[in-house]
Amino acid sequence: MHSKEQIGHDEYQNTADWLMSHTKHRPLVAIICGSGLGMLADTLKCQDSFDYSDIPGFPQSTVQGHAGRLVFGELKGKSCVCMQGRFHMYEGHSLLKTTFPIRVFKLMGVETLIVTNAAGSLADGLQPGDIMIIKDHINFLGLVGLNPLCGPNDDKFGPRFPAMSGCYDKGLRSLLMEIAKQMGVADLVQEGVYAMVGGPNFETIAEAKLLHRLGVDAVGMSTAPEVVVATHCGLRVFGLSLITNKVVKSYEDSESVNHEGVLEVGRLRSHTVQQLKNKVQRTAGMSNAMANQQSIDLLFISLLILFLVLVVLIVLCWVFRHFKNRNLTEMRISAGQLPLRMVIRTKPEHAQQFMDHLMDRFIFQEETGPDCEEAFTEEHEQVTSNPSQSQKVIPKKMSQWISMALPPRQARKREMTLNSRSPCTDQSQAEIHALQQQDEPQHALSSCH
Ligand SMILES: O=P(O)(O)O[C@@H]1C[C@H](O)[C@@H](CO)O1
Ligand code: HPA
Repeated sequence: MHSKEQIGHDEYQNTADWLMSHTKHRPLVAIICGSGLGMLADTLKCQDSFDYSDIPGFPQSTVQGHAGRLVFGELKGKSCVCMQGRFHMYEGHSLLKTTFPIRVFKLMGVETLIVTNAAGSLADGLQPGDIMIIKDHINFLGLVGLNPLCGPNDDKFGPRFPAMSGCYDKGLRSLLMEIAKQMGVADLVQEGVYAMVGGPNFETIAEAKLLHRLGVDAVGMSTAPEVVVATHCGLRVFGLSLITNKVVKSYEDSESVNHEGVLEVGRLRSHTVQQLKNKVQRTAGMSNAMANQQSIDLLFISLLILFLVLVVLIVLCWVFRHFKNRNLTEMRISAGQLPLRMVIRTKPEHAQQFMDHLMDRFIFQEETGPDCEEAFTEEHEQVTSNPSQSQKVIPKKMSQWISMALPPRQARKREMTLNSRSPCTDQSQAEIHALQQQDEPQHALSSCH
Protein backbone atom coordinates (compact mmCIF):
# COMPACT_ATOMS: atom_id res chain seq x y z
CA MET A 1 0.00 0.00 0.00
CA HIS A 2 1.27 3.46 -0.84
CA SER A 3 -1.54 5.51 0.67
CA LYS A 4 0.85 7.34 3.07
CA GLU A 5 2.79 8.82 0.16
CA GLN A 6 1.83 12.33 -0.83
CA ILE A 7 2.84 14.56 -3.69
CA GLY A 8 2.15 18.23 -3.00
CA HIS A 9 0.45 20.49 -5.52
CA ASP A 10 3.69 22.49 -5.71
CA GLU A 11 5.61 19.49 -7.00
CA TYR A 12 3.21 19.01 -9.91
CA GLN A 13 3.28 22.75 -10.53
CA ASN A 14 7.11 22.91 -10.50
CA THR A 15 7.32 20.20 -13.16
CA ALA A 16 4.60 21.88 -15.24
CA ASP A 17 6.40 25.25 -14.95
CA TRP A 18 9.72 23.68 -15.91
CA LEU A 19 8.21 22.08 -19.00
CA MET A 20 6.39 25.25 -20.03
CA SER A 21 9.59 27.22 -19.73
CA HIS A 22 11.41 24.69 -21.94
CA THR A 23 8.91 24.43 -24.80
CA LYS A 24 6.74 26.84 -26.74
CA HIS A 25 4.08 24.16 -27.16
CA ARG A 26 0.86 24.53 -25.17
CA PRO A 27 -0.76 21.14 -25.74
CA LEU A 28 -4.48 20.47 -25.42
CA VAL A 29 -4.06 16.73 -25.99
CA ALA A 30 -1.75 14.29 -24.19
CA ILE A 31 -1.04 10.75 -25.42
CA ILE A 32 0.37 7.86 -23.40
CA CYS A 33 2.01 5.29 -25.65
CA GLY A 34 1.63 1.66 -24.60
CA SER A 35 4.21 -1.13 -24.92
CA GLY A 36 5.74 -1.04 -28.40
CA LEU A 37 3.61 1.96 -29.42
CA GLY A 38 6.19 4.72 -28.87
CA MET A 39 6.22 5.47 -32.60
CA LEU A 40 2.85 7.20 -32.14
CA ALA A 41 4.92 10.34 -31.51
CA ASP A 42 6.79 10.06 -34.81
CA THR A 43 4.34 12.08 -36.92
CA LEU A 44 4.58 15.15 -34.69
CA LYS A 45 6.13 18.22 -36.29
CA CYS A 46 8.38 20.81 -34.58
CA GLN A 47 9.30 18.42 -31.85
CA ASP A 48 10.69 19.33 -28.44
CA SER A 49 11.62 16.15 -26.59
CA PHE A 50 12.89 15.58 -23.08
CA ASP A 51 14.29 12.45 -21.46
CA TYR A 52 12.34 11.63 -18.33
CA SER A 53 15.63 11.72 -16.43
CA ASP A 54 15.98 15.45 -17.31
CA ILE A 55 12.51 16.48 -16.17
CA PRO A 56 12.34 17.55 -12.51
CA GLY A 57 10.05 15.28 -10.49
CA PHE A 58 9.44 12.78 -13.31
CA PRO A 59 9.73 9.05 -12.53
CA GLN A 60 12.00 6.86 -14.69
CA SER A 61 10.82 4.27 -17.16
CA THR A 62 12.47 0.86 -16.84
CA VAL A 63 10.51 -1.39 -19.22
CA GLN A 64 11.74 -2.46 -22.66
CA GLY A 65 9.60 -0.83 -25.33
CA HIS A 66 9.07 2.29 -23.18
CA ALA A 67 11.70 4.78 -24.32
CA GLY A 68 11.28 7.18 -21.40
CA ARG A 69 10.90 10.37 -23.40
CA LEU A 70 8.35 13.17 -23.38
CA VAL A 71 7.75 14.55 -26.86
CA PHE A 72 5.96 17.83 -27.59
CA GLY A 73 4.96 18.53 -31.17
CA GLU A 74 2.30 19.63 -33.61
CA LEU A 75 -0.23 17.59 -35.52
CA LYS A 76 -1.98 19.65 -38.22
CA GLY A 77 -1.00 22.83 -36.39
CA LYS A 78 -2.28 21.69 -33.01
CA SER A 79 0.13 21.11 -30.15
CA CYS A 80 0.14 17.85 -28.26
CA VAL A 81 2.41 16.00 -25.86
CA CYS A 82 3.29 12.32 -26.11
CA MET A 83 4.68 10.03 -23.40
CA GLN A 84 6.98 7.53 -25.07
CA GLY A 85 6.81 5.12 -22.19
CA ARG A 86 4.63 4.92 -19.11
CA PHE A 87 5.12 3.88 -15.51
CA HIS A 88 3.80 0.62 -14.07
CA MET A 89 3.30 -0.33 -10.46
CA TYR A 90 5.18 -3.61 -11.03
CA GLU A 91 8.30 -1.52 -11.75
CA GLY A 92 8.24 -0.48 -8.10
CA HIS A 93 6.56 2.92 -8.56
CA SER A 94 3.78 3.93 -6.24
CA LEU A 95 0.44 4.41 -8.03
CA LEU A 96 0.73 8.12 -7.26
CA LYS A 97 4.07 8.20 -9.09
CA THR A 98 2.76 6.18 -12.06
CA THR A 99 0.12 8.86 -12.56
CA PHE A 100 2.35 11.88 -11.82
CA PRO A 101 2.44 13.12 -15.47
CA ILE A 102 -1.36 13.29 -15.71
CA ARG A 103 -1.70 16.08 -13.14
CA VAL A 104 1.29 17.87 -14.66
CA PHE A 105 -0.50 17.81 -18.03
CA LYS A 106 -3.63 19.14 -16.41
CA LEU A 107 -1.68 22.08 -14.95
CA MET A 108 -0.19 22.73 -18.41
CA GLY A 109 -3.67 23.16 -19.89
CA VAL A 110 -4.23 19.71 -21.42
CA GLU A 111 -7.93 18.93 -21.87
CA THR A 112 -7.94 15.45 -23.43
CA LEU A 113 -5.95 12.33 -22.56
CA ILE A 114 -5.52 9.50 -25.07
CA VAL A 115 -4.31 6.30 -23.42
CA THR A 116 -3.03 3.36 -25.43
CA ASN A 117 -1.80 -0.01 -24.25
CA ALA A 118 -0.90 -3.51 -25.27
CA ALA A 119 -3.36 -6.10 -24.00
CA GLY A 120 -4.20 -9.80 -24.19
CA SER A 121 -7.65 -10.73 -25.43
CA LEU A 122 -10.18 -12.89 -23.63
CA ALA A 123 -13.11 -12.17 -25.99
CA ASP A 124 -13.29 -14.76 -28.75
CA GLY A 125 -13.92 -12.05 -31.35
CA LEU A 126 -10.68 -10.16 -30.59
CA GLN A 127 -7.61 -11.42 -32.46
CA PRO A 128 -3.95 -10.31 -32.17
CA GLY A 129 -3.61 -7.19 -34.29
CA ASP A 130 -7.16 -6.02 -33.55
CA ILE A 131 -7.79 -2.69 -31.91
CA MET A 132 -10.18 -2.42 -28.99
CA ILE A 133 -11.76 0.92 -28.15
CA ILE A 134 -11.94 0.89 -24.35
CA LYS A 135 -15.58 1.28 -23.39
CA ASP A 136 -15.02 0.74 -19.68
CA HIS A 137 -12.50 -0.83 -17.33
CA ILE A 138 -12.29 -3.08 -14.29
CA ASN A 139 -9.59 -1.80 -11.99
CA PHE A 140 -8.71 -4.90 -9.99
CA LEU A 141 -6.12 -2.97 -8.01
CA GLY A 142 -8.61 -0.23 -7.24
CA LEU A 143 -11.23 -2.75 -6.12
CA VAL A 144 -8.91 -3.89 -3.33
CA GLY A 145 -7.91 -0.37 -2.28
CA LEU A 146 -4.82 0.21 -4.42
CA ASN A 147 -5.80 3.53 -5.86
CA PRO A 148 -3.71 6.63 -6.66
CA LEU A 149 -6.46 8.73 -5.07
CA CYS A 150 -6.00 7.06 -1.67
CA GLY A 151 -4.71 9.47 0.96
CA PRO A 152 -5.68 13.11 1.51
CA ASN A 153 -7.69 14.50 -1.39
CA ASP A 154 -6.30 17.52 -3.22
CA ASP A 155 -9.48 19.51 -3.87
CA LYS A 156 -7.61 21.70 -6.35
CA PHE A 157 -7.53 18.70 -8.70
CA GLY A 158 -10.93 17.17 -8.06
CA PRO A 159 -13.50 15.84 -5.60
CA ARG A 160 -12.95 13.25 -2.87
CA PHE A 161 -15.35 10.81 -4.53
CA PRO A 162 -15.16 11.15 -8.30
CA ALA A 163 -17.72 9.38 -10.49
CA MET A 164 -16.20 6.90 -12.92
CA SER A 165 -19.27 5.97 -14.95
CA GLY A 166 -18.79 7.23 -18.47
CA CYS A 167 -15.09 7.93 -17.93
CA TYR A 168 -14.26 6.93 -21.51
CA ASP A 169 -15.71 9.71 -23.65
CA LYS A 170 -18.67 8.46 -25.66
CA GLY A 171 -18.36 11.06 -28.39
CA LEU A 172 -14.73 10.19 -29.12
CA ARG A 173 -15.56 6.47 -29.09
CA SER A 174 -18.27 6.88 -31.74
CA LEU A 175 -15.96 9.16 -33.70
CA LEU A 176 -13.29 6.48 -33.84
CA MET A 177 -15.79 3.88 -35.09
CA GLU A 178 -16.74 6.31 -37.87
CA ILE A 179 -13.09 6.95 -38.74
CA ALA A 180 -12.38 3.21 -38.79
CA LYS A 181 -15.26 2.74 -41.27
CA GLN A 182 -13.95 5.55 -43.46
CA MET A 183 -10.44 4.04 -43.38
CA GLY A 184 -11.85 0.61 -44.31
CA VAL A 185 -10.50 -0.98 -41.11
CA ALA A 186 -13.82 -1.31 -39.27
CA ASP A 187 -13.40 -5.11 -39.09
CA LEU A 188 -10.22 -4.59 -37.03
CA VAL A 189 -11.91 -2.29 -34.50
CA GLN A 190 -14.46 -3.02 -31.79
CA GLU A 191 -15.40 -1.77 -28.34
CA GLY A 192 -14.74 -3.73 -25.18
CA VAL A 193 -13.96 -3.80 -21.47
CA TYR A 194 -10.32 -3.58 -20.34
CA ALA A 195 -9.20 -5.03 -17.01
CA MET A 196 -6.05 -4.03 -15.18
CA VAL A 197 -4.16 -6.62 -13.19
CA GLY A 198 -1.00 -5.93 -11.21
CA GLY A 199 1.48 -7.98 -13.26
CA PRO A 200 4.27 -8.42 -14.04
CA ASN A 201 3.42 -12.09 -14.61
CA PHE A 202 0.88 -12.95 -17.28
CA GLU A 203 -2.31 -14.70 -16.13
CA THR A 204 -2.69 -18.29 -15.11
CA ILE A 205 -5.33 -20.26 -16.99
CA ALA A 206 -7.64 -20.19 -13.94
CA GLU A 207 -7.23 -16.39 -13.71
CA ALA A 208 -7.89 -16.10 -17.43
CA LYS A 209 -11.10 -18.13 -17.07
CA LEU A 210 -12.17 -15.96 -14.14
CA LEU A 211 -11.56 -12.74 -16.09
CA HIS A 212 -13.45 -14.15 -19.06
CA ARG A 213 -16.43 -15.03 -16.87
CA LEU A 214 -16.39 -11.55 -15.37
CA GLY A 215 -16.94 -10.02 -18.79
CA VAL A 216 -13.40 -8.80 -19.44
CA ASP A 217 -12.59 -8.48 -23.14
CA ALA A 218 -8.90 -7.58 -22.82
CA VAL A 219 -6.42 -7.59 -19.94
CA GLY A 220 -3.29 -5.54 -19.29
CA MET A 221 -1.09 -4.11 -16.53
CA SER A 222 -1.66 -0.35 -16.81
CA THR A 223 -4.05 2.41 -17.86
CA ALA A 224 -6.78 2.18 -15.16
CA PRO A 225 -4.93 4.32 -12.53
CA GLU A 226 -4.08 6.92 -15.20
CA VAL A 227 -7.74 7.10 -16.23
CA VAL A 228 -8.86 7.39 -12.60
CA VAL A 229 -6.53 10.36 -11.99
CA ALA A 230 -7.40 11.98 -15.32
CA THR A 231 -11.13 11.68 -14.66
CA HIS A 232 -10.65 13.01 -11.13
CA CYS A 233 -9.08 16.20 -12.48
CA GLY A 234 -11.65 16.64 -15.25
CA LEU A 235 -9.78 15.48 -18.35
CA ARG A 236 -11.68 13.96 -21.24
CA VAL A 237 -10.37 10.42 -21.77
CA PHE A 238 -10.15 8.18 -24.79
CA GLY A 239 -8.52 4.72 -24.70
CA LEU A 240 -7.27 2.18 -27.24
CA SER A 241 -5.95 -1.32 -26.56
CA LEU A 242 -3.86 -3.02 -29.20
CA ILE A 243 -4.51 -6.76 -28.87
CA THR A 244 -1.06 -8.32 -28.90
CA ASN A 245 -1.94 -11.89 -27.89
CA LYS A 246 -4.77 -14.19 -26.96
CA VAL A 247 -4.79 -14.97 -23.27
CA VAL A 248 -4.43 -18.71 -22.82
CA LYS A 249 -7.59 -19.98 -21.16
CA SER A 250 -7.58 -23.70 -21.95
CA TYR A 251 -5.40 -26.41 -20.41
CA GLU A 252 -5.21 -28.01 -23.88
CA ASP A 253 -3.60 -24.89 -25.35
CA SER A 254 0.17 -25.21 -25.60
CA GLU A 255 0.76 -21.53 -26.53
CA SER A 256 2.13 -19.01 -24.06
CA VAL A 257 2.59 -15.25 -24.19
CA ASN A 258 5.81 -13.24 -23.82
CA HIS A 259 6.77 -9.56 -23.86
CA GLU A 260 8.77 -9.79 -27.14
CA GLY A 261 5.67 -11.09 -28.91
CA VAL A 262 3.71 -8.20 -27.42
CA LEU A 263 6.22 -5.65 -28.76
CA GLU A 264 6.33 -7.32 -32.18
CA VAL A 265 2.57 -6.98 -32.69
CA GLY A 266 2.90 -3.36 -31.59
CA ARG A 267 5.44 -2.75 -34.34
CA LEU A 268 3.32 -4.53 -36.98
CA ARG A 269 0.12 -2.65 -36.20
CA SER A 270 1.76 0.64 -35.32
CA HIS A 271 0.78 2.31 -38.59
CA THR A 272 -2.96 1.62 -38.24
CA VAL A 273 -3.00 2.61 -34.57
CA GLN A 274 -1.12 5.77 -35.46
CA GLN A 275 -3.61 6.77 -38.15
CA LEU A 276 -6.59 6.16 -35.87
CA LYS A 277 -4.96 8.00 -32.99
CA ASN A 278 -4.03 10.97 -35.22
CA LYS A 279 -7.57 11.39 -36.45
CA VAL A 280 -9.08 11.30 -32.96
CA GLN A 281 -6.33 13.60 -31.72
CA ARG A 282 -7.13 16.15 -34.40
CA THR A 283 -10.76 16.26 -33.33
CA ALA A 284 -9.94 16.24 -29.62
CA GLY A 285 -7.45 19.06 -30.24
CA MET A 286 -10.32 21.43 -30.79
CA SER A 287 -10.18 23.10 -27.42
CA ASN A 288 -13.11 23.65 -25.11
CA ALA A 289 -12.47 27.35 -25.64
CA MET A 290 -13.19 26.90 -29.34
CA ALA A 291 -16.23 24.80 -28.54
CA ASN A 292 -17.41 27.52 -26.14
CA GLN A 293 -16.90 30.17 -28.83
CA GLN A 294 -19.05 28.08 -31.16
CA SER A 295 -21.77 27.91 -28.47
CA ILE A 296 -21.62 31.69 -28.05
CA ASP A 297 -21.93 32.17 -31.83
CA LEU A 298 -24.90 29.80 -31.84
CA LEU A 299 -26.55 31.71 -29.00
CA PHE A 300 -26.02 35.02 -30.81
CA ILE A 301 -27.52 33.65 -34.04
CA SER A 302 -30.51 32.22 -32.10
CA LEU A 303 -31.13 35.60 -30.44
CA LEU A 304 -30.91 37.37 -33.80
CA ILE A 305 -33.42 34.94 -35.32
CA LEU A 306 -35.72 35.44 -32.32
CA PHE A 307 -35.48 39.21 -32.72
CA LEU A 308 -36.30 38.99 -36.44
CA VAL A 309 -39.28 36.74 -35.72
CA LEU A 310 -40.51 39.29 -33.15
CA VAL A 311 -40.16 42.15 -35.63
CA VAL A 312 -42.09 40.17 -38.26
CA LEU A 313 -44.81 39.39 -35.69
CA ILE A 314 -45.12 43.05 -34.69
CA VAL A 315 -45.39 44.11 -38.35
CA LEU A 316 -48.00 41.40 -38.97
CA CYS A 317 -50.00 42.57 -35.93
CA TRP A 318 -49.88 46.14 -37.16
CA VAL A 319 -50.99 45.14 -40.67
CA PHE A 320 -53.76 42.97 -39.23
CA ARG A 321 -55.02 45.79 -37.02
CA HIS A 322 -54.87 48.22 -39.90
CA PHE A 323 -56.97 45.96 -42.13
CA LYS A 324 -59.33 45.13 -39.29
CA ASN A 325 -60.03 48.82 -38.70
CA ARG A 326 -60.04 49.94 -42.31
CA ASN A 327 -63.84 49.71 -42.73
CA LEU A 328 -64.63 51.34 -39.43
CA THR A 329 -66.22 54.75 -39.24
CA GLU A 330 -64.60 57.16 -36.86
CA MET A 331 -66.74 59.57 -34.90
CA ARG A 332 -65.10 62.28 -32.86
CA ILE A 333 -67.13 63.81 -30.08
CA SER A 334 -66.12 66.81 -28.05
CA ALA A 335 -68.03 67.53 -24.89
CA GLY A 336 -68.66 71.24 -25.29
CA GLN A 337 -66.36 73.54 -23.40
CA LEU A 338 -65.14 70.75 -21.23
CA PRO A 339 -61.78 69.23 -21.96
CA LEU A 340 -63.19 65.81 -22.79
CA ARG A 341 -62.84 64.34 -26.26
CA MET A 342 -63.88 60.92 -27.44
CA VAL A 343 -63.14 58.98 -30.55
CA ILE A 344 -65.54 56.18 -31.43
CA ARG A 345 -64.71 53.70 -34.15
CA THR A 346 -67.47 51.45 -35.34
CA LYS A 347 -68.66 49.66 -38.45
CA PRO A 348 -70.59 51.95 -40.80
CA GLU A 349 -73.90 50.12 -40.16
CA HIS A 350 -73.45 50.57 -36.42
CA ALA A 351 -72.38 54.17 -36.70
CA GLN A 352 -75.83 55.37 -37.64
CA GLN A 353 -77.42 53.38 -34.83
CA PHE A 354 -74.82 54.75 -32.48
CA MET A 355 -75.48 58.33 -33.43
CA ASP A 356 -79.22 57.74 -33.05
CA HIS A 357 -78.74 56.55 -29.52
CA LEU A 358 -76.49 59.46 -28.81
CA MET A 359 -79.09 61.90 -29.98
CA ASP A 360 -81.97 60.06 -28.31
CA ARG A 361 -80.47 59.29 -24.94
CA PHE A 362 -77.97 61.95 -24.30
CA ILE A 363 -78.80 65.05 -26.26
CA PHE A 364 -82.61 64.91 -26.37
CA GLN A 365 -83.00 62.93 -23.11
CA GLU A 366 -86.09 61.21 -24.55
CA GLU A 367 -85.86 58.04 -22.53
CA THR A 368 -84.55 59.59 -19.37
CA GLY A 369 -87.41 62.15 -19.26
CA PRO A 370 -87.63 65.81 -18.37
CA ASP A 371 -86.35 65.24 -14.81
CA CYS A 372 -83.13 63.94 -16.13
CA GLU A 373 -82.92 66.77 -18.61
CA GLU A 374 -83.11 69.11 -15.66
CA ALA A 375 -80.52 67.12 -13.79
CA PHE A 376 -78.29 67.18 -16.82
CA THR A 377 -78.59 70.94 -17.16
CA GLU A 378 -77.71 71.23 -13.49
CA GLU A 379 -74.73 69.03 -13.84
CA HIS A 380 -73.69 70.87 -16.95
CA GLU A 381 -73.67 74.16 -15.08
CA GLN A 382 -71.82 72.55 -12.21
CA VAL A 383 -69.28 71.21 -14.60
CA THR A 384 -68.81 74.43 -16.48
CA SER A 385 -68.23 76.30 -13.23
CA ASN A 386 -65.97 73.59 -11.79
CA PRO A 387 -63.82 71.87 -14.46
CA SER A 388 -62.37 69.35 -12.01
CA GLN A 389 -65.89 68.09 -11.28
CA SER A 390 -66.34 67.50 -15.01
CA GLN A 391 -63.82 64.72 -14.87
CA LYS A 392 -66.33 62.70 -12.88
CA VAL A 393 -69.64 63.85 -14.32
CA ILE A 394 -69.02 63.66 -18.02
CA PRO A 395 -67.59 60.15 -18.11
CA LYS A 396 -70.46 59.05 -15.89
CA LYS A 397 -73.03 60.53 -18.24
CA MET A 398 -71.29 59.17 -21.26
CA SER A 399 -71.13 55.75 -19.74
CA GLN A 400 -74.85 55.87 -19.14
CA TRP A 401 -75.74 56.32 -22.76
CA ILE A 402 -73.01 54.03 -23.97
CA SER A 403 -74.45 51.33 -21.70
CA MET A 404 -77.74 51.69 -23.38
CA ALA A 405 -76.41 51.91 -26.89
CA LEU A 406 -74.45 48.70 -26.89
CA PRO A 407 -75.22 45.06 -26.24
CA PRO A 408 -74.70 44.21 -22.53
CA ARG A 409 -71.28 42.53 -22.70
CA GLN A 410 -69.55 45.33 -24.59
CA ALA A 411 -71.48 47.85 -22.57
CA ARG A 412 -69.91 46.65 -19.34
CA LYS A 413 -66.46 46.91 -20.84
CA ARG A 414 -67.15 50.39 -22.17
CA GLU A 415 -68.32 51.45 -18.76
CA MET A 416 -65.19 50.24 -17.06
CA THR A 417 -63.08 52.02 -19.61
CA LEU A 418 -64.92 55.24 -19.31
CA ASN A 419 -64.80 55.19 -15.51
CA SER A 420 -61.07 54.78 -15.49
CA ARG A 421 -60.54 57.46 -18.03
CA SER A 422 -59.99 60.51 -15.97
CA PRO A 423 -57.33 61.73 -15.64
CA CYS A 424 -55.89 60.23 -18.84
CA THR A 425 -53.10 57.84 -17.83
CA ASP A 426 -50.96 55.32 -19.64
CA GLN A 427 -53.16 52.64 -18.14
CA SER A 428 -56.35 54.13 -19.50
CA GLN A 429 -54.69 54.42 -22.92
CA ALA A 430 -53.83 50.74 -22.71
CA GLU A 431 -57.41 49.83 -21.86
CA ILE A 432 -58.68 51.89 -24.74
CA HIS A 433 -56.24 50.14 -26.98
CA ALA A 434 -57.51 46.78 -25.73
CA LEU A 435 -61.02 47.78 -26.59
CA GLN A 436 -59.98 48.49 -30.13
CA GLN A 437 -59.10 44.83 -30.52
CA GLN A 438 -62.58 43.56 -29.62
CA ASP A 439 -64.97 41.64 -31.82
CA GLU A 440 -68.30 42.72 -33.23
CA PRO A 441 -69.76 45.22 -32.88
CA GLN A 442 -66.50 47.01 -33.43
CA HIS A 443 -66.66 50.06 -31.22
CA ALA A 444 -63.33 51.30 -30.16
CA LEU A 445 -63.02 54.25 -27.90
CA SER A 446 -60.22 56.53 -27.10
CA SER A 447 -60.35 59.60 -25.03
CA CYS A 448 -57.99 62.14 -23.67
CA HIS A 449 -58.24 65.48 -22.02
O1 LIG B 1 2.16 -0.29 -20.89
P1 LIG B 1 1.31 -1.36 -21.42
O2 LIG B 1 0.10 -1.58 -20.63
O3 LIG B 1 1.00 -1.15 -22.87
O4 LIG B 1 2.17 -2.67 -21.34
C1 LIG B 1 1.69 -3.99 -21.43
C2 LIG B 1 1.50 -4.54 -20.05
C3 LIG B 1 2.91 -4.87 -19.67
O5 LIG B 1 3.52 -3.74 -19.24
C4 LIG B 1 3.50 -5.32 -20.95
C5 LIG B 1 3.44 -6.79 -21.11
O6 LIG B 1 4.00 -7.18 -22.32
O7 LIG B 1 2.71 -4.73 -22.00
N1 HPA C 1 -1.90 -10.07 -19.95
C1 HPA C 1 -1.60 -8.97 -19.26
N2 HPA C 1 -1.02 -7.93 -19.81
C2 HPA C 1 -0.74 -7.99 -21.10
C3 HPA C 1 -1.03 -9.07 -21.87
C4 HPA C 1 -1.65 -10.18 -21.26
O1 HPA C 1 -1.93 -11.20 -21.88
N3 HPA C 1 -0.62 -8.82 -23.14
C5 HPA C 1 -0.12 -7.58 -23.11
N4 HPA C 1 -0.17 -7.08 -21.89
